[in-house]
Amino acid sequence: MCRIGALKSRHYMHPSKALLLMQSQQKGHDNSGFAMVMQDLGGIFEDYKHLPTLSLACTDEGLKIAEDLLHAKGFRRVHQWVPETNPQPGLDIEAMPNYVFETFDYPKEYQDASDKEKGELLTDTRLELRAAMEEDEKGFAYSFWPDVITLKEIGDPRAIGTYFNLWEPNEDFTAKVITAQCRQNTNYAIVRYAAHPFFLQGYTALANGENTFYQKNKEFQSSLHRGYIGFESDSQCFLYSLHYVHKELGWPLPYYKHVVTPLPFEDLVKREDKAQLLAMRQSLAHLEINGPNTIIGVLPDNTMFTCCDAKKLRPVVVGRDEDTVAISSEVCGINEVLPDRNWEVDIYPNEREIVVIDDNLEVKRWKQ
Ligand SMILES: NC(=O)CC[C@H](N)C(=O)O
Repeated sequence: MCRIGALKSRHYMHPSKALLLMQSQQKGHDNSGFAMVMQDLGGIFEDYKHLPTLSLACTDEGLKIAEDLLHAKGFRRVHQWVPETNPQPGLDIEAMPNYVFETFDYPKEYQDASDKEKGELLTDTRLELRAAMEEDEKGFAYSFWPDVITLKEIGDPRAIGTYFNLWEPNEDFTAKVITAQCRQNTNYAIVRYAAHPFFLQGYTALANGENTFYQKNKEFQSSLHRGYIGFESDSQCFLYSLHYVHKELGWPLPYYKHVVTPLPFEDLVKREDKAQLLAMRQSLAHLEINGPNTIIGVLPDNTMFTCCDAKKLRPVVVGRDEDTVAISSEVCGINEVLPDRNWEVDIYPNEREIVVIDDNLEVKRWKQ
C-alpha cells in the first residue's frame, strides 16, 4: 500500500506541511518514489500564475535539449527557480544532476490564442520534451502548465525533503493545493514517472492500491488521447479516465464515479437516470476499475476530491479546520497538520460516494 495525502487551504502553504502530513505514515511505502504536485502557487511563482511552468529533472545534456526545443518553438523564459539542494552523505535519494522550474511566455503567434489552443500547445510540447530526453534518461518533464509545479524523486521521502531543503517553511515556495504520495511499488519498474501524483492538463490524480483492470484500461485509453501514455504505474489509468470523462466528454464529476465503479445492475435499473447510466456502462466498460484502491484527484478549477473502490478496500480520511482541508490514507497524518481540528467531523468516505472540496473549502459528500 502506498500512502497518499492532499491539502487544500485558504492560505498559501509551504510543502513542509505536506511532508508532515506524510511523515507519520511510514509503514506503507518502500522508497520507490515520492512526489508532490503544487497547484495555485504563491511565493515567487504568484506573479506568473497565468504562464506555464515547466517542472524538469535532467542531466546537463537534457537541459540543453529542453531549452533548445522550447526556444525553437518560440517560448520565452520569464522566470526560473533552481532549488538549492542539500546533498549530505547517507541520504537515500537517486538524485538527478539538475532540477529546474522555469516559467515561459507563450510564443508570439499564441499571444491571442484561446486557452484551449494554448493548452494543446503545452501538451504537445511536454510530450515532445519527454520524447526528446527519454533516451538514456536525459531528463523527465513532469508538467508544463500554468500554476503547477511537480517534484518527483526515487528514495526516502524524509531524505528527499532534506535534499531539497523542504523541511524548513518559508514564504517563497508555497501553494494552496498540495498533493503528495509515498509509493510502494506494486508493479513494473521503479522509474521516476511512476511516482504519483500524475498530472495532465490541469488534472491531478494519485492513488493507494491496485488497479487490476490495468491492461483493459490501458489498451482502451491508449487509443483515446495522445497524452495517455507512459502507464509506468497502474494508477495512471485513474488520471486518464478522470481527464477523459470530465474534460474530453465534458461530464460532471459525479459521473466519474459511475464510470470507474458502476452501480450493480439491480441498483442501476431502479434509478431515474438509468438510461444514461446504462449507456455509460456499456460504452465505457473499458474504463471500469477493479481491485483495492483509493483515489485523490484535483480538477483544473482546484476542486479536490477523493473516492474509493466499490468495496472500500483501502483507507482514507478527510479532516478539516476553518482554513484547511486535509485528505490522508491514515488519520495520524491529519493529526500532525491539523492537531486542533474537531475530529468528530472527520469523514471516512464509503464505497459509494465522492467527497468533494470546492474552492470555498466547502466539503460535500455526493452519493453515487
Ligand atoms: N502500493 C500502492 O498503493 C501502489 C500503487 C500502484 N499500484 C503503483 O505501483 O504505483
